[in-house]
Amino acid sequence: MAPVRHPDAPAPGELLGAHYDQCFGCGGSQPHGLHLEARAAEGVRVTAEFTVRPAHQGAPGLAHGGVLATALDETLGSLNWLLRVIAVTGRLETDFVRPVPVDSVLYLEAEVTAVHHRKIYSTAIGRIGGPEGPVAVRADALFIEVKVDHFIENGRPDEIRAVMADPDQIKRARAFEVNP
Ligand SMILES: CCCCCCCC/C=C\CCCCCCCC(=O)SCCNC(=O)CCNC(=O)[C@H](O)C(C)(C)COP(=O)(O)OP(=O)(O)OC[C@H]1O[C@@H](n2cnc3c(N)ncnc32)[C@H](O)[C@@H]1OP(=O)(O)O
Repeated sequence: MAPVRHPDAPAPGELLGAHYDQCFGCGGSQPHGLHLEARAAEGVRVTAEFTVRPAHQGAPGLAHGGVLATALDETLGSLNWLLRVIAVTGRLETDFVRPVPVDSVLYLEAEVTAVHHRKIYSTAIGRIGGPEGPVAVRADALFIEVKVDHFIENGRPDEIRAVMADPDQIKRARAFEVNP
């Protein structure tokens, strides 16, 4: 089935914000994290930007492929916020098309292409040198819808307690990507 944008999804252009401040992909409290910022776009699409830092190197002066895969995974994961579905990555297939130097900005675009029961199919592309620049990375992903219990049953109790103790109800809800 074609994906359906949730009626309460953030408006196109709106920043989605971090879903969890300790998230390696988007959290503000991870010093070496990607600090990726995703924005809602039209339909079930997002755009995102990630600046490659020296802490993200694999080879001298070049981004590590696993870090680039993380940027793709995070961008693709943020799409589920537009569906208002809690989902985790089941499969992520990545093409590394050209090397990405330190200090470059990776301009990402992602969209959900189909939904089948709990399965959410999506695709992403990352460019360097500008939003219209050459393609550096691509990915196709399958996310699987889960219940909030997935995190409660599998997460470490200390971190779960810390999130639940946060007086900010929106932050608490977003850590589990639950519709507040
Ligand atoms: C205090 C702490 C607070 C923390 C809060 C954090 C909350 C974060 C909130 C939200 C995240 C948003 C973050 C976005 C960015 C990051 C995204 C990530 O990196 S997520 C992490 C990496 N991923 C995993 O850790 C999944 C590990 N895997 C699993 O847990 C299971 O395998 C799971 C849930 C994916 C599926 O297990 P089943 O038992 O529920 O379901 P089955 O029956 O196996 O699969 C359902 C359907 O999906 C297909 N499927 C499953 N895995 C597949 C695969 N790898 N390839 C192809 N198909 C697959 C199956 O064939 C089946 O299909 P058929 O219904 O039969 O048609």
